[in-house]
Amino acid sequence: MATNFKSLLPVIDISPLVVKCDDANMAEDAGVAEVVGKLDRACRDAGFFYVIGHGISEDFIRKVRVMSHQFFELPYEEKLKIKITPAAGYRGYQRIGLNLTNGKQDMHEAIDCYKEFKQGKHGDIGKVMEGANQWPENPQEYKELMEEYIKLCIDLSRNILRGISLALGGSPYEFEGKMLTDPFWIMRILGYPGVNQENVIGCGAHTDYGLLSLINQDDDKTALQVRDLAGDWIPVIPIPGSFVCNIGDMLKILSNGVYESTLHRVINNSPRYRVCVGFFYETNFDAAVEPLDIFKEKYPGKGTSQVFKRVVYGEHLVHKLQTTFQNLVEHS
Ligand SMILES: N=C(N)NCCCC[C@H](N)C(=O)O
Ligand SMILES: O=C(O)CCC(=O)C(=O)O
Ligand SMILES: [Fe+2]
Repeated sequence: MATNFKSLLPVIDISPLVVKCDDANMAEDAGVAEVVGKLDRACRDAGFFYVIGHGISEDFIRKVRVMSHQFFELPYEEKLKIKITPAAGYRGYQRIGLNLTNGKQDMHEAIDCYKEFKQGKHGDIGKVMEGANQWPENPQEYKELMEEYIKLCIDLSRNILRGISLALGGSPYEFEGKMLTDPFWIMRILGYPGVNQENVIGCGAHTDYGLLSLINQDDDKTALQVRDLAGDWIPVIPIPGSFVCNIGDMLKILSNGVYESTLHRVINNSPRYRVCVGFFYETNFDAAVEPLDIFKEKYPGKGTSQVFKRVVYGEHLVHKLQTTFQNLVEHS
């Protein structure tokens, strides 16, 4: 469980890691070593941190949110043209309240996207996720922009994970070449209406499912909250140009529980509409995830207090989807 990290989450300038990301000897660089130390602290204490110096331009990150605002401003009927359905592999637009977290309706609307894959590729488990991402005609160029964004997020996630692999005491590549030969990804384009009441839950308390999440949030309202050990909810105040980065369930397991997938939730108490684009970097869909031997040896203590069953990532995801979209399944 996350320790008490109090008020502000760590801010990590990862530029040395970005510069050296393709150098197998990156760990020998003093700048990289410093970043790795900070990643280790942040992943143990909070499971959440801000990333700056990541190399993606602030203008581009902002444009992704601006265009997403434009989509959500369209009339409801227009948005419904790309409606989410089980037949579309749970891809597309979902109205406010469709998404359930802990059995309760969330006050957000969203476009959900997943990495596309060929029919049959992931057998019976993957069947329900087969389908093509649905993009609106408006705003024009949105699809193109977001596909470019996905590419940049994939590269950035891989590079941060190299740093995290070092931070856990391994080589930069403990995850690559095994469960990351064909990494899955998720993108959620989220819109939270402005409210005039206090404490309307935009997204209920949850952990993320995969390895690493990159959150691109509006920088003029604070809504994301992270739970600390004491049970207090810590607001994640936006830092323009940064990503908020957090650990998912699969990385918690792989690290033998050394790193935490921390509970978080969203409450938009602002009267203004909030947009957030979440990118989730995951293992291979079929990966059977369990603590890596190297980390079990390095951190045996953790393993005895927490025993991790092997989890197939795709099964974990599909199970989450089916509880999240219970209404969709029942009414289809
Ligand atoms: N892909 C990710 N991480 N999505 C997180 C969504 C969390 C809310 C969802 N209704 C749930 O209950 O899990
Ligand atoms: O809106 C946010 O800031 C975070 C959303 C989130 O936690 C998620 O989609 O998993
Ligand atoms: Fe989340």
